[in-house]
Amino acid sequence: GRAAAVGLLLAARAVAGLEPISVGIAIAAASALTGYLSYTDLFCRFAECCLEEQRLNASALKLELEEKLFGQHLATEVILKALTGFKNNKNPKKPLTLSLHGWAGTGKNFVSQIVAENLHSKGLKSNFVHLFVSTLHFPHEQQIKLYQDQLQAWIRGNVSACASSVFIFDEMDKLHPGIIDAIKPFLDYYEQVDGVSFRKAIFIFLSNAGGDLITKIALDFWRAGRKREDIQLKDLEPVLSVGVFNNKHSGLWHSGLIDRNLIDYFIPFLPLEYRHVKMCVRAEMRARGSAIDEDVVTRVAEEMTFFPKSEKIYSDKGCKTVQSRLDFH
Ligand SMILES: Nc1ncnc2c1ncn2[C@@H]1O[C@H](COP(=O)(O)OP(=O)(O)OP(=O)(O)O)[C@@H](O)[C@H]1O
Repeated sequence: GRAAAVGLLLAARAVAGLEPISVGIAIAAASALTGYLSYTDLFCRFAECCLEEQRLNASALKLELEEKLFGQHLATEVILKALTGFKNNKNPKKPLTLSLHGWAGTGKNFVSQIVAENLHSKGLKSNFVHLFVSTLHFPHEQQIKLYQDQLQAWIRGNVSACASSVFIFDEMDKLHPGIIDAIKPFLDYYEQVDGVSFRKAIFIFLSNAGGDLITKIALDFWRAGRKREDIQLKDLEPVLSVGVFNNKHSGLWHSGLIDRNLIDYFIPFLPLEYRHVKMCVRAEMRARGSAIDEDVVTRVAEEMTFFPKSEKIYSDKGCKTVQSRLDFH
């Protein structure tokens, strides 16, 4: 009892001081003393561990997406399929690469966060999840060479420390093709690159590329009186392939990622309607612990701007400004 408590205290102090050796000793001591927790169990309770063989809880992910992600039946379906397939495969031939496309504020970052949390419980705060934002991390065109070297070293270092590392690239359409070139070798079907295998890593690319085309198709459905939920992947694929995949101005095309088949799944995000914005407002109220006031919900949703001019169906910014708007009500 007491000795174990001292051991635990020591372990906690060592972890706080970030001294790996004393953490190890203290935890080994604590686990020997307590006798019922394994070293790994205890260690991983204090320090984050990369659990490579950890299975994905597919039903939990499904539930979370269905509950929290509004109006994105296609994204939900494809993400579930991609992740369960990949995580169930003991021997993937290449890392998983997902490319998320859609209008602003439709949930691309939001989904990436959910996916990250389901793979490493600390989500974006995990040491094994890395988020890059083009304009933030790679702002200067003159520095591309430096960024390339740093990024490659960073990816290599992190994947050798944790094979199931997750890398998210936001604003992919603003990413210099040179940077995409730098990550390309990691996405390919190599057994190893410089002694490191990248086959268990996951790369997620976010972009607005194709958002206008996805919106057009959704609008065509709406105008034809068809249900949004009836839109299928095959309705979007041909249009996206012309607009994004064969668009010579798009960074994705320039980099040859597409014609080399390095992207496993293209995931479309549909523009959000008035009713989805309302759902976002309610979700935000719930998250803040306040009671749902339908008058406020309506007022916040009505403050948003909708397009196209004639029908005003889709929110310009998706659910993006909902949180800050709610502060004013
Ligand atoms: N489909 C959705 N379901 C539930 N919440 C959403 C959805 N879309 C957006 N939100 C809410 O709005 C916020 C902003 O969305 P998010 O950052 O995911 O947009 P995005 O698609 O990445 O936009 P951008 O292309 O501008 O980066 C999210 O944090 C989330 O709270």
